[in-house]
Amino acid sequence: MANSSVSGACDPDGPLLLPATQFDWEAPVPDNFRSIPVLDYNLVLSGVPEERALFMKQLGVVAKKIGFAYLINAPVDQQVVDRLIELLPQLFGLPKEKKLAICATKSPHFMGYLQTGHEVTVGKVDHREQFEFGPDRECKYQEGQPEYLKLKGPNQWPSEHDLPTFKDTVSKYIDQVSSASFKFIEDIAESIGMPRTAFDKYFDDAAREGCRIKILHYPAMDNFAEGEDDQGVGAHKDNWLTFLLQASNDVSGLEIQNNAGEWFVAPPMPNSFVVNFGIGIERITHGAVIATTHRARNPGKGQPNRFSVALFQEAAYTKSMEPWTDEERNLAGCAKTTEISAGTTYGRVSDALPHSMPFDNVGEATLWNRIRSHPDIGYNHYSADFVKRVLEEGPNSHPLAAEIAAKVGARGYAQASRPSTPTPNVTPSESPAVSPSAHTHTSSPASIASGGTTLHSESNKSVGMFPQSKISLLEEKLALLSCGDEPAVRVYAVAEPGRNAALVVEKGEIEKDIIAKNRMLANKLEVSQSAYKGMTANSPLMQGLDRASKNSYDPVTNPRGIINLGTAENRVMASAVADKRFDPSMLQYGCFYGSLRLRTAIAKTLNKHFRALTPLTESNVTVLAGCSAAISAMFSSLCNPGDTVLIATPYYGGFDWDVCLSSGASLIKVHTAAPDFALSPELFEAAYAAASVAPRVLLITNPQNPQGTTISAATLLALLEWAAEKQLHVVVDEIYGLSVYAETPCEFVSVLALPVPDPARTHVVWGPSKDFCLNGLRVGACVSFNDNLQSAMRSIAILSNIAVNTDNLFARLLEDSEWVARFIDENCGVLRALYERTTVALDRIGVRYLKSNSGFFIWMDLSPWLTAHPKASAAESEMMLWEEFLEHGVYLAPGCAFSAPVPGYFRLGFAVEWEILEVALTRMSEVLST
Ligand SMILES: O=C(O)CCC(=O)C(=O)O
Ligand SMILES: [Fe+2]
Repeated sequence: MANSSVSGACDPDGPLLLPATQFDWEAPVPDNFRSIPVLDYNLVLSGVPEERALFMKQLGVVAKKIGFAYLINAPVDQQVVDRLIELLPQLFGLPKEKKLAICATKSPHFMGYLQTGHEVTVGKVDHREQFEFGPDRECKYQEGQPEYLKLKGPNQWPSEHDLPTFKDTVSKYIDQVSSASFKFIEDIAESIGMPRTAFDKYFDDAAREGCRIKILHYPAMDNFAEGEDDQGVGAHKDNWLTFLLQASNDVSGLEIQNNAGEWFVAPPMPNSFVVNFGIGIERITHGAVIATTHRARNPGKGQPNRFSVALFQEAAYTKSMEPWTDEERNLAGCAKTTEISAGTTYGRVSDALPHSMPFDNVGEATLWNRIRSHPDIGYNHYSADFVKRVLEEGPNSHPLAAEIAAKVGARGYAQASRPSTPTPNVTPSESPAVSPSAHTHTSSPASIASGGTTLHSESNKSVGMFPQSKISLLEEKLALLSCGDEPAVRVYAVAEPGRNAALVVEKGEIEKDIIAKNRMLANKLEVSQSAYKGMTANSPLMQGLDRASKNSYDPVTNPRGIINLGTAENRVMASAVADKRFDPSMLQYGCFYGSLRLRTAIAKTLNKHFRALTPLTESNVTVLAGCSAAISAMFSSLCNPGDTVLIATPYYGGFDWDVCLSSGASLIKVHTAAPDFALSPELFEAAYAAASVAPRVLLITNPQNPQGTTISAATLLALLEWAAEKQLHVVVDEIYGLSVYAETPCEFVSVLALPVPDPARTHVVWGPSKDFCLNGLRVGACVSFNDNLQSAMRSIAILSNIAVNTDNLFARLLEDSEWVARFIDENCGVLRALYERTTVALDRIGVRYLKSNSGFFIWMDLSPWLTAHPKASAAESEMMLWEEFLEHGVYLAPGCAFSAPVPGYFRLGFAVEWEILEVALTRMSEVLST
C-alpha cells in the first residue's frame, strides 16, 4: 500500500521542469505542464495600464489552462505572514491536552483543532493535524433556521498566555489575505473577459466578513507505522478559491496534477501564495476557469515537518451556485470553453462539492461536505437527520463513521469501505465522545450587524464608509459600544450597493453615550479612561507610517513601494548628521532630566539661534525622551484631569496623545478659516467664552504644523497679552524653529526672543527630531523660566528619561557649534530649493496650497478633487482620496489627522531626495488627473 498515491508521479524523462519565473506566456500551455507560473501583483498595484493588462492576460492563461499559480506581491503585510510562520511550530508544539482543549469536535462551526486521523480524502486518512480559524463572529443561527447557518461562529483560540500574539496575528492574517482574495476574485473575472463584478452575486455580507483558514501540519514520516503511506491530503479539488501559504521553505509537499494526468511538485516559493480555483468557480464559469486536482504528501523520513496555511474563500451560503447565464456570458463575449460533466474533468478525481448541485444553496452543500469529512462533529452539533442523509449518500472512511451511522440509523452503511490505511489510534479521551445530549441547539443572540432596508430610514445617519472586508472589525467595535444591558448606541454595518459598507448610527445622544460606554469599557479593562482612549485611537498618521514603512519605496529594490511624504521627518539631510558618532562608554544611569552638559548645550544653542531675550541656563531646561514625552510631562504638570487646553485647528494630531493621555486634560479645538488659517486673540476669546470648563493652557505651534508657516511676532505678542490677561499658561511648540527657509530673515521669531508679558506662564518645547533629522534619537526639551514647573517636570522625568548615550551623543553634536550653524544653514538652503521645486510641480498640476516658509510641509487644498465621489461625504471622500494616493504609492497626511477645519486638505512633507519627490509628485498628479 505504501506510496500508492504516487502512481502517475513525475516521469523523470518527461518535459523539463521549467523554473516558474521563466514561464513562457506566449507558447500554448501543453497538457503535460510541469510547473506553475508566477503572477506578480505589482503589475496591478503599479497603476500602469499596460502592466495591468499584462497581468490580466497572464491570469487568463492560468485560469483557463492551469488552475494554479504562485502569486507574489499580493497586498498583504509580509510581517504578519512572517509572524504567523514563526508561530506555527509553537502552535503545533503545544501540549496535546491544550490542543484538545480547543478541539473542533466541540465546535458546531468546525473551528479549532483536529488531530491526525480526523480527516479523510478519497477514502484514506490524511496524515495531517490542523487548526481551523475564521473571522471571530457570533453565530447567527436560531432554532428553526437552516442548519448551515450554524457553520459560521466564534473561534476556539489557544490562550494568549500559551501563545502570545497568536490570536492577533491570525486575525490580521485572515483579514488581509481575505481582502486580497476578494480583489483577486474580481481580477479573475476581468482576466476571462467578464465584468469585474461578475462574481459579486455569489457573495453576501457574511461571506465578505472574511474567510476561513486551515493551519496544517504535515509530520515527517519518521514515526509512521510500517506500511503507512504518505498521504498528507489525498487528491482533491478545492471548492471555490484558495490562497495557500507554503510555510516551510525547505520542504515540499504540494503536488499538482496536469491535464495529462501526471503529478508534479510545486515547491515552496518564499513570499508567495499558491492560488488555485475550485470547482464552484469552474461550475459557474462553465469551465472558463478550471479547478485543478492537487494533493499533499508528508515529508519523508529525516526531513523537517511541513507547515502550510490554506485560506479558503467561500461563496455565500445563502446563494445557489447557478452558473452564469448565457446572457451574462454573451454580454462579455466569454466563450463557453468546456462543458463540465459531473465529478470529473480531464479524468481527474474530485472529492469536493459535486458539480451537479443537488442542494438548494452553498450553505447546505458546504455543511454536507463538512459532515462527510467530520461525521463526529455533525453528530455532536447537527440534526441526526442531516447526518443520516450524508452517511447514506455513500461510503465514508472516517474512523467513527460506522459508529455514528449506527446511532443515526443510516441504512446500508455496513457496506461502507474502511480506511485503506491502518486506523489511527484514536482513544476515547482524545476524541471527545459523540454525545447525544450535544444535539440540543443553543441559539445565539442575533448579531448587531443586521442588514436590511430599515437601516436607511430617516432616523439613521451614515457616519462612515468602510471596505466591506472591514465589516467584521466594525462589528467588533460596535459590539463594544453596544455592550451593557441596553444598547445605548445602535450601530449597524450594512453593505452599500457599491463596494463599501456604511456604518449607520441611530440618532440619539451619541456623544454622551459613547463617553459613558468608554468609561464602562475602560473600567472593564481596568485601565484609565485616558489610556483607553489612547488604546482605541487610530490615527491616519500612524496607519500611514505603518503602511509606508512596511512597503517602503526604493528606486532599485522596491520601485513600486510607497513614498512617504506624510511623516514629519527630514530625511534629505540625514546623512549629513550620520557621521556624528556615539560614545559607547555611557552605560550607567545619568541625570533623569538630561545631563548638565546636555541642558547647557541646549540652552546655549537656543540662546544663539532663537536669539533669547533673557539668556537661558541649564536650570531652564528639562530634557526627556522626545518631544511627546516632554509635552506630556509639561501638561501633566500644568493640568488636572478635566482641565481644558485651547488649540487652533489644524494642529499636529499627536497632541491628542501628548497633551491629553497622561494629564487627563482635553483639547478645545478652535477652528481657523481657510485659506490662511490665521490666528487671533478674538478667535480664542470666542472659544474661551464658550468653554464650559475655563481653559488653563493655550497651546501654539510655531512654525506651524501642518501649515509650514510662521506666526508673526505681532500676532504672537497679541496672543500672549490676551493669555496673560486670562492667566493662561502658553506653551509654544517650536520644534521646527531651526528649519526656517523663509526668504527674509526673522520671519520666524521664537517666543524666547520676545518681551513676554507673563514669563512664568510662558513655556517652550523644542527638540532635534525635525531640525536635525533626528526623529529616532528621542530628545525633547521643556524650556521654561518657571522653577516650580521645572521641578514638577523633573520629578516625573524618570518615566520617560533620555538614554545616557543619546544624551551624550546629542550634547556633543550641539557643542560643535560651528557645525550646528553650518548645518542649519545648509538644511534651510536644501529645504528652500525643495520647496521651490515642489511648488513649481504643484502649480503645474493646478494644486492650490498655502505659501510656506518653514518646517518642510506644504498644506495643499485638494478639495476640488473630492467631488469625484459624489455619494460620499467630503470627509469620506478625503479618506478615499488618501487611500487612492496610497494605492498609487504615495503617502500624504490627510487633513483629518490634523482636525482640519475644512475637508480636502493634505500635508505633503517635501524633505526627501528630489529624485524620489519627483516620482511621488508624478504619482500624485496621476491620481489627480484621473
Ligand atoms: O498543504 C498543502 O500544500 C495543500 C493543502 C490543500 O490542498 C487543502 O487543504 O485543500
Ligand atoms: Fe486543496
